[in-house]
Amino acid sequence: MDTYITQEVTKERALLVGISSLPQLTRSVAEEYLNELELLADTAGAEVVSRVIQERKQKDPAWFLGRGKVEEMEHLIKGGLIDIVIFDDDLSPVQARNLERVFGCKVLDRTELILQIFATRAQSAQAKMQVELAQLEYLLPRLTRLWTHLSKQKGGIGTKGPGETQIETDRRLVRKRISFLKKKLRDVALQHATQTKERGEIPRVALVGYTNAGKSTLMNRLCPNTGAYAEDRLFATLDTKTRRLQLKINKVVLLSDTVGFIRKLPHRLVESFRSTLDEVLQADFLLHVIDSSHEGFEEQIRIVTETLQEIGVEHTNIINVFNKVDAVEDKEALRSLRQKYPEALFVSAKRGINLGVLKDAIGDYISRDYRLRTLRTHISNYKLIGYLYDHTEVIGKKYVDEDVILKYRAHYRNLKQIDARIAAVEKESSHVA
Ligand SMILES: Nc1nc2c(ncn2[C@@H]2O[C@H](COP(=O)(O)OP(=O)(O)OP(=O)(O)O)[C@@H](O)[C@H]2O)c(=O)[nH]1
Ligand SMILES: [Mg+2]
Repeated sequence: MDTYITQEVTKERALLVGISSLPQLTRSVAEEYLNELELLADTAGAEVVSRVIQERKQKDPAWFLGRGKVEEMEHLIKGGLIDIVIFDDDLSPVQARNLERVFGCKVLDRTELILQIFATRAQSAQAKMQVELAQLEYLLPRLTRLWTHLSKQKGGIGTKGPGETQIETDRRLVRKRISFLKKKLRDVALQHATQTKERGEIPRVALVGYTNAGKSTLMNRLCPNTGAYAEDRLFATLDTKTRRLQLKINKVVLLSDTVGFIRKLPHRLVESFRSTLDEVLQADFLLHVIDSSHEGFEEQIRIVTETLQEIGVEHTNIINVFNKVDAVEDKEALRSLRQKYPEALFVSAKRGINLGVLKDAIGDYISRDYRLRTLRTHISNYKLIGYLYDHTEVIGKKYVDEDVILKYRAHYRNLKQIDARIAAVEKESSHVA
């Protein structure tokens, strides 16, 4: 009985808030989004006790919701039932500050919640730095809001008043830390690039997909002894794990498990996880793992595709793997799915269904003479870009911020040499920078 009570007390009670806006964002879609937000809240350790969905065409610049709704919620919160309010959409710094003041409790938006989950789940030094960077960049424009809390607590003790000067100092410190982390992460990425290049000719395959699709389970099945962490939670995996996968005698690939994607994955987070996701860019091809038992799987496919585009990966070298077929009850739906995606594979990682077929498909892919690769580099890295144009067949080019992403084709026999040259040029240019 006692333990029961303790648990009740320690879990924060959360109220979830979403908006529906016709015609596209129907109430049932908004409900589905809140289901996912509830999973996120649960992963973060909160207990969802209530939900609010308001129909609204426009977001109020000061309150996000309508003033009447805010007052209604205020009563609910002040009734003592709610410790934290979580919005499915991003709040502006002003909206968050206003709502916190009225509600008198913590107010988070989806981005903050995801950042918090990442922060508690990060294991490696690299993942920790990546999350901290994303958090600080999120925090920077919101420092005033944080400061309101601090000044209340401190009650004006000390010589420096809680005015603009203190905020300026904080901003400077945060900026300094941001550039420190960026530099550190660049160093790690470089080291990592050199290491992966040394793996030479072995083809690389990366598992990508929506969070909870079953990537780690598949990895564990294909490469026993991996010990990849699989769980019915969102973002179980944050660090890339790479293992050798023996297909047949003389046929080996390196298989990597990666962080899952989600709807509205904060852009900053994608950016700062770039070095982890490098594994995805470096891969010869990708296995896109899809949870075919999830009702929103089509949207999940779209979101993964968009996120991949954001980090610079194109479609052509992707094999769709529909997982969890054991959990699909509607066999007719499964049949039409096979028709719609004739190239895709249908497996169950958990029950070990069709994994032989999957391995054969990987084998077929790597037997092709040419490999598709992607490389991301700074636009000023002329030497590297020129090298790729001279020695490989560049078939795609895209600009993202100050980087260029080149997609190229090369004979597999030349890959070792190309990789070594890329590593050497990258090393040279980083010394200059
Ligand atoms: N029924 C069924 N469940 C599966 C299958 N594959 C994985 N699962 C379950 O789905 C849940 C998520 O699996 P994970 O392997 O952690 O998923 P993930 O894609 O690595 O998730 P993240 O690391 O969070 O991105 C776990 O509870 C698995 O047991 C499958 O083929 N069938
Ligand atoms: Mg995982």
